Amino acid sequence: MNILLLGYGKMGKAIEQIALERGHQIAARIDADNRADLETTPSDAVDVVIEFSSPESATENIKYCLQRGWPVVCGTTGWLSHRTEIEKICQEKKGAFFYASNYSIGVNLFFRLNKTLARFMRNYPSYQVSMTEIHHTEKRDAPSGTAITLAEGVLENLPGKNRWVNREAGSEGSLIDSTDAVEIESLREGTVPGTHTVRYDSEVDQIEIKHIAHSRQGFALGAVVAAEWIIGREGIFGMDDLLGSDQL
Ligand SMILES: NC(=O)C1=CN([C@@H]2O[C@H](COP(=O)(O)OP(=O)(O)OC[C@H]3O[C@@H](n4cnc5c(N)ncnc54)[C@H](OP(=O)(O)O)[C@@H]3O)[C@@H](O)[C@H]2O)C=CC1
Ligand SMILES: O=C(O)C1=N[C@H](C(=O)O)C[C@H](O)C1
Repeated sequence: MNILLLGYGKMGKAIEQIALERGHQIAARIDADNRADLETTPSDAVDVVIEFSSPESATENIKYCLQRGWPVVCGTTGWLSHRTEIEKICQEKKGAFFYASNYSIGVNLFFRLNKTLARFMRNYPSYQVSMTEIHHTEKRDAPSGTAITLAEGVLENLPGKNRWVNREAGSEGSLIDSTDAVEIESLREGTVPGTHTVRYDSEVDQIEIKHIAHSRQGFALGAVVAAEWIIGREGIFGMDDLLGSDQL
């Protein structure tokens, strides 16, 4: 298939490598400095767009591609306040849109484990849930999209938790002023690809689950597989559609 890479940074390059290994072609590599080339890219030269750009640019990029009739696989985080708008355009255009805050199989297993653990902890109110995400220092958004998905998994499954709050690196103490919040601590360190921890603390002990990405390979492979999968489909999709709930 012919893939248009929209955003050609760390992820765009990792995706290119895996796409080529799997026998695909790159129709165009679009970055901030050649964004105008999108306009001159022929519609039929592109089978699918893989969008990993920035929180500020993703919404306009996705809109543009859906208007052109291109299926879009998006991994950019930090733009989801515009999600309803994007879904409306996708429906109007009878297009195809795939979003995941994290494309790695391991993290999607971890999402499932997180929900199960939250359900299990319903009966143990002496434990206070919190999360930490660690990423490289170039990351622009906080908390990470993955941490938000994890927090949503807890909110859906642990009665009494109604919202999440973020504590960015450098801020002191806890932000939690009531027990209805899940605190997410965001740390930025070196070149860390992505580490997520969910913990339940009591007076006497701690239960912790952790996912550590060793590289960007898992994210990139998942995005290419999603791009292969979305071709010929119409609608709005996520990792559960791709993996099938039984396979997780
Ligand atoms: N869902 C998932 O599994 C994963 C999601 N991500 C997310 O993907 C996004 C990208 O991550 P990453 O590759 O590490 O970031 P990088 O900063 O390395 O790359 C982003 C690229 O997008 C380019 N860009 C900026 N504005 C535009 C625009 N208007 N049109 C096209 N390209 C543009 C940047 O260009 P320039 O440098 O010139 O500004 C840059 O090359 C982030 O939101 C990150 O959180 C990351 C890993 C996994
Ligand atoms: O910016 C990153 O690097 C990553 N972003 C995603 C997120 O915000 O969750 C996924 C992964 O953790 C890497």
